[in-house]
Amino acid sequence: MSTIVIATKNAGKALEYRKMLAPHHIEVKTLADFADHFNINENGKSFEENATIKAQTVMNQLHLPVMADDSGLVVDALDGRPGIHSARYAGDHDDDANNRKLLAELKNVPMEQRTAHFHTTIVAVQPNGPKLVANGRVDGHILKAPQGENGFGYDPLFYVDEINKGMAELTADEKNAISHRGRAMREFMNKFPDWWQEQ
Ligand SMILES: O=c1nc[nH]c2c1ncn2[C@H]1C[C@H](O)[C@@H](COP(=O)(O)OP(=O)(O)OP(=O)(O)O)O1
Ligand SMILES: [Mg+2]
Repeated sequence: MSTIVIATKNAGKALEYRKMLAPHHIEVKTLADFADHFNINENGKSFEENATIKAQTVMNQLHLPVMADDSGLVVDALDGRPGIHSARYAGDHDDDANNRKLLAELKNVPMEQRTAHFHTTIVAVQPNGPKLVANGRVDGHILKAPQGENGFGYDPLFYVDEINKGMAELTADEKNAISHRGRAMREFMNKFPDWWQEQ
């Protein structure tokens, strides 16, 4: 069985990846499974640069195949913000503060102008092989008040256009079926067998 390390400190993401990778017989480890301290400096200018920084930093330390995910919320009325800065938009990984700031910034913006999408770039690297890149997005609108209890991050404020439901109203399987991360993951899995052979 292949083992891959997911370079994430986000428990919500880790859970979604574990669920998606389980049927593929790939063992998943995350940073929490190692005693090491990982000093990851997410100072890239794009989702791909940041995902590469995360994956590369951890691979250099562990010498194992590593995948990482950089993701965020891109809001059209805010010229694409918070984008790659989504985790530190208001507070540092403070989901409630981030969601409050989003509502405040969109206070007078009518529903038809509240279009947005979630984006994920997955990057996987291995000690002696090429880099694998996969992307996914899901389109929607920013709600005027939180809706639903599931998921994490900005999910309570995101309305998924194609299924007419709030992201936080979905079960884990329903979210993975339509989400930015689920879509990136399916592209990743299509490329995975060839990439794994090349190590
Ligand atoms: O499905 C999602 N549903 C809701 N919100 C989401 C989602 N996916 C990303 N997000 C938000 C959370 C965080 O504010 C930012 C990701 O930032 P990002 O740096 O990629 O992740 P992170 O710092 O939480 O964990 P890590 O870098 O260790 O993987 O976008
Ligand atoms: Mg991060």
